Amino acid sequence: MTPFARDQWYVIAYAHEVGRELLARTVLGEPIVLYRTEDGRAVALADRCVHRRYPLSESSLVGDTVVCGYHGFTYDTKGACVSVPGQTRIPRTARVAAYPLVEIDEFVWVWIGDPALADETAVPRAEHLAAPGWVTVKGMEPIACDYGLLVDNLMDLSHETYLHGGYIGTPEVAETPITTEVDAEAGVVRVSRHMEDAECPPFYARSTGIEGRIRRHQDIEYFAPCLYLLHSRISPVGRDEPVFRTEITYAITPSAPGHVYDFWAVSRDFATEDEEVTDFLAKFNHTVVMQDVDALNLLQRALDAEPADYQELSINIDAGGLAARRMLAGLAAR
Ligand SMILES: NC(=O)c1ccc[n+]([C@@H]2O[C@H](COP(=O)([O-])OP(=O)(O)OC[C@H]3O[C@@H](n4cnc5c(N)ncnc54)[C@H](O)[C@@H]3O)[C@@H](O)[C@H]2O)c1
Ligand SMILES: O=C(O)c1ccc(O)c(O)c1
Ligand code: FES
Ligand SMILES: [Fe+2]
Repeated sequence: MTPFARDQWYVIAYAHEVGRELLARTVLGEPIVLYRTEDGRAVALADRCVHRRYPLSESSLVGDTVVCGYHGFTYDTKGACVSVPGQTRIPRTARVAAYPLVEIDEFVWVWIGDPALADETAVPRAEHLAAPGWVTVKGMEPIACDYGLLVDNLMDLSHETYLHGGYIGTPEVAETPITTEVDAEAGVVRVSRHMEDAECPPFYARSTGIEGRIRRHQDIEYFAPCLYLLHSRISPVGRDEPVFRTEITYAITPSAPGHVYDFWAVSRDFATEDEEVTDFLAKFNHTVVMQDVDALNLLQRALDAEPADYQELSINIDAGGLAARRMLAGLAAR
């Protein structure tokens, strides 16, 4: 199993998912309940009542407090218990953890680890998700696999040719070598694949309107452990203009051992008023994501049926994934 890296920021939800209904998510094995205060601030508390461990997400939101659905212990936004039934004295230890939280770029990030170490300026950015001039389609799929399998999947896009043929894959993706760069200090792995003359897959033909072959550059930046950006640049072969810029964002959030949240988004700064393109990308990318979800669910079941000491065989295409695994192992060991 890929080890969990604590003392890190993780995406727990999209901003639009957090409102006046209690939302339950589990991150690195920690059950968390999310809600928004009456004045709009997002709050993340441990999702287990201190009394008998009832899930607070099955409780009521009253004003800015959560009233446990079992016996009524009441918690404020800092997780402190402000009322218990049948007595006025509130035990000193009656509190649940409140998670450091940052809401930025339409993502809600929580800090998993020692709250004293949470540095809000260390949250990696995905500005295109909320920047003017960009339009985004997005979603989230839970997958029943080790989160390392999703990291591998995204760091090695050669699988597009085989798993996503007729969608985003073409022969050139698997054929073209990659370059890999590791910035250990910043905690970033970069993988680039620059195709100078490639078939245009339906994902780009139908969104950009290009009819012939394309220059297609894939520049990946993985901000370990959670944020993955694919800067995709497309132009017709033989012309340097226009360059169609698509930013493909994934947040890879380990939920529990063998479970991961796959947050996905596709942002573009062209044809932004064209709702047909927006609908097309939303549906088409969902299909692409489900191809990965099905493959990773299947892969995990295959791995579960094997002895743990299987020696994998790696080749050049795996350089990015292997670098990412080393970085995750380093973060987890710290
Ligand atoms: N590691 C790399 O090789 C690499 C290369 C480019 C960008 N990046 C990263 O991507 C991010 C986005 O950068 P930006 O928005 O400033 O860059 P941008 O939108 O100006 O794109 C620059 C890149 O787009 C590609 N490109 C340029 N003309 C093209 C064309 N006609 N057809 C297809 N592709 C073309 C090239 O790879 C170029 O390096 C940055 O964070 C940067 O660090 C990394
Ligand atoms: O390689 C790409 O262009 C591409 C497009 C859409 C995706 O969802 C993706 O994972 C990759
Ligand atoms: S379990 Fe929550 S009040 Fe008893
Ligand atoms: Fe994929």
